[in-house]
Amino acid sequence: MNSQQHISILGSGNIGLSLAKGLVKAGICKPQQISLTRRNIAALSQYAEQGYHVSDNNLRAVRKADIVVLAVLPQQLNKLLDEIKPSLKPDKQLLISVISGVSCADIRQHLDLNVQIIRAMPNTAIAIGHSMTCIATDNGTNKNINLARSLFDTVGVTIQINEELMTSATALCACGIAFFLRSIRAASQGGTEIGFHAHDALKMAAQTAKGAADLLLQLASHPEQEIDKVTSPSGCTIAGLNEMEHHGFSSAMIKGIRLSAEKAGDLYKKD
Ligand SMILES: NC(=O)C1=CN([C@@H]2O[C@H](COP(=O)(O)OP(=O)(O)OC[C@H]3O[C@@H](n4cnc5c(N)ncnc54)[C@H](O)[C@@H]3O)[C@@H](O)[C@H]2O)C=CC1
Ligand SMILES: O=C(O)[C@@H]1CCC=N1
Repeated sequence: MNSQQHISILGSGNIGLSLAKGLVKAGICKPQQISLTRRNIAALSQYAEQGYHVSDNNLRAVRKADIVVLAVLPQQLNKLLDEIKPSLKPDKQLLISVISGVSCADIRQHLDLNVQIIRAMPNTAIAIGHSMTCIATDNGTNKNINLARSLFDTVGVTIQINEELMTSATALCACGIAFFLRSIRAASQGGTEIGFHAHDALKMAAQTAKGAADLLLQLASHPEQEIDKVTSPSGCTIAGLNEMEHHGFSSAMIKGIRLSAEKAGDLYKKD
């Protein structure tokens, strides 16, 4: 993104704001190059103070944008598309949708315009530059794919996938943040039960989870390889791990991810 370009994030809630913060934190653009829209702009007053353009006027935000990010809920999308259609410039703008369960074709069909669309599925760790973002498109040019990639690369790790896999990516990576956070919370509750103050237990559980993830990412090893290094024969790790498995630990995670993926595919009710 160059210093003349403008990005408008329509629907500045959890993920829209995380994206804005991440882009500014990464130095890819200044707050002045980002417009944030939302229905209740009082909730964005601190962003206005930091130099972001804050407004409830989607049409105006779209008019000045080179990149338009759609970040409303799936059920809010059609109304938004109807509203912004008169301001869209299909030849000049790139649309990036982070909306779960809505295909590029769904958006073009509703707009009845041949806009270039990239779908992106980041997660909330984008706010601190650690997102796992999947991107997909059915008509984006290489230039636009590279542009989207370059935006999301600055705020985490990006991979391009086939569009059919976007709902699966939603479950594994976007919902996944909640799944891993709940695991860490549960570990900290266990830690408190065995003697640690709650805040110490949470810090210890979170750092342990980070270490486990980094073992896989930095050593490119397999979880079972690393687990084998922890489980001493007749030891306490295997005793705890097997007890968790008897209670369906892996099965619960797998079934939860499957259900989330199914649900992600059903989020957009076409009218
Ligand atoms: N929260 C997450 O971790 C992730 C969410 N997503 C997707 O991102 C989208 C947004 O999710 P969240 O940020 O969690 O929801 P959210 O409810 O926090 O944010 C949506 C925002 O859009 C605003 N909005 C609704 N209609 C509007 C309109 N016509 N004009 C301007 N603003 C409008 C709402 O006021 C709200 O602030 C969803 O489609 C979700 O599937 C994707 C990846 C991760
Ligand atoms: O729960 C949801 O529907 C959204 C999509 C991915 C994360 N949050």
